[in-house]
Amino acid sequence: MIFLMDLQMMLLDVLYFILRNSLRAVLRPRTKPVDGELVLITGAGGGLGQLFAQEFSKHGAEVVLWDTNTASNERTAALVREMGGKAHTYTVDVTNRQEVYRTAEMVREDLGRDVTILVNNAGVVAGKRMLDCPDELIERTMKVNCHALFWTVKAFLPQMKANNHGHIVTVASVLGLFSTPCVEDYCASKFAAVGFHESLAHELLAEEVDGVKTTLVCPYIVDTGMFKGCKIRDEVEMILPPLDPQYCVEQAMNAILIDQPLVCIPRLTYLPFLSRALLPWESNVVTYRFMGSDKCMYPFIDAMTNREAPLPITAE
Ligand SMILES: NC(=O)C1=CN([C@@H]2O[C@H](COP(=O)(O)OP(=O)(O)OC[C@H]3O[C@@H](n4cnc5c(N)ncnc54)[C@H](OP(=O)(O)O)[C@@H]3O)[C@@H](O)[C@H]2O)C=CC1
Ligand SMILES: CC1=C(/C=C/C(C)=C/C=C/C(C)=C/C=O)C(C)(C)CCC1
Repeated sequence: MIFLMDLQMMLLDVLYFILRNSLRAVLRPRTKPVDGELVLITGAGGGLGQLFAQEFSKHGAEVVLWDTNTASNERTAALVREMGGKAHTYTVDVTNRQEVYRTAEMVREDLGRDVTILVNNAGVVAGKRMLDCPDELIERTMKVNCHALFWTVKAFLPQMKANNHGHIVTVASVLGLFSTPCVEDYCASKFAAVGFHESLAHELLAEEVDGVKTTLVCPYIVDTGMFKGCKIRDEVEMILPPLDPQYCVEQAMNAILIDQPLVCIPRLTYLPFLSRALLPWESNVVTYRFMGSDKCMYPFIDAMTNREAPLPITAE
């Protein structure tokens, strides 16, 4: 009897959330205020990180900027300060867990308060065919895009849980939901990031920590230069062009401010995500071939190969 009542309740809840989320796609739900929040952004010197810092600052939040690249991190801080915002910079390699824990403690001491929103945005890609790629570059992608999520969340989640207030944002990728050829390191790390994020979100819900929210951000190609050269078939690219970084961050911010658990940007990319799950493997293969995504990374890899200096490899 109890089982049947639970089943009925669960089915009603399922219907309720389908309806609510369909309505949300049309009507704009109320956004939460983030003024006064302390937002930590990793990879804050990069294309999306810099825009996240500016957007959060526009909404009245104080930002803590982490990046390995001191110069670009300082540029982001200068932009935030020019807008009248408050920014604090730290040079941190997020793959180094001792450095992450140490700097997290330093942030707490320097600012005298806890980080309330964590945006895990730092990311890298090897940009080489797997068989030509030095093992260290593959490891680096896994460490930055996946392992670092554990270290930063372990550093900041305990206070969020203790205060029952916070938000964990993971900037993954559509390549964490479906894949393209020739970026095995990146896809593996982003699929792992999606798995990490979802498991964490379920854990918080199972423990009824309802004040700590989670948002998984999965963008398609963004024009920041990270995937410069990546190209699908012209006719398809007309309906699915690379995203403007500002548009991408605005969409991600909308999702964060309404506590949306997952956002794919643009919405059209929910389709390949669904087709991967629903269609036979071979059907997806012919679709990819038709749309030019089977070879979309070739020009990107050629461009990366022609770049002069290899990216630095950090050892822990
Ligand atoms: N651009 C795209 O097409 C897409 C990007 N994404 C994801 O969005 C996020 C941001 O990407 P985007 O802004 O384009 O990339 P960028 O390369 O412009 O920015 C990434 C930033 O992260 C920093 N970083 C790299 N490694 C570390 C590290 N170990 N510790 C701290 N900081 C580090 C980089 O520093 P440095 O300058 O020294 O390398 C850089 O400033 C990434 O997670 C990416 O995977 C998702 C979908 C599409
Ligand atoms: C696979 C696939 C596509 C191409 C996707 C591409 C090219 C994604 C690139 C994403 C990047 C570079 C993300 C970075 O994080 C289409 C044409 C959408 C539809 C068919 C399936």
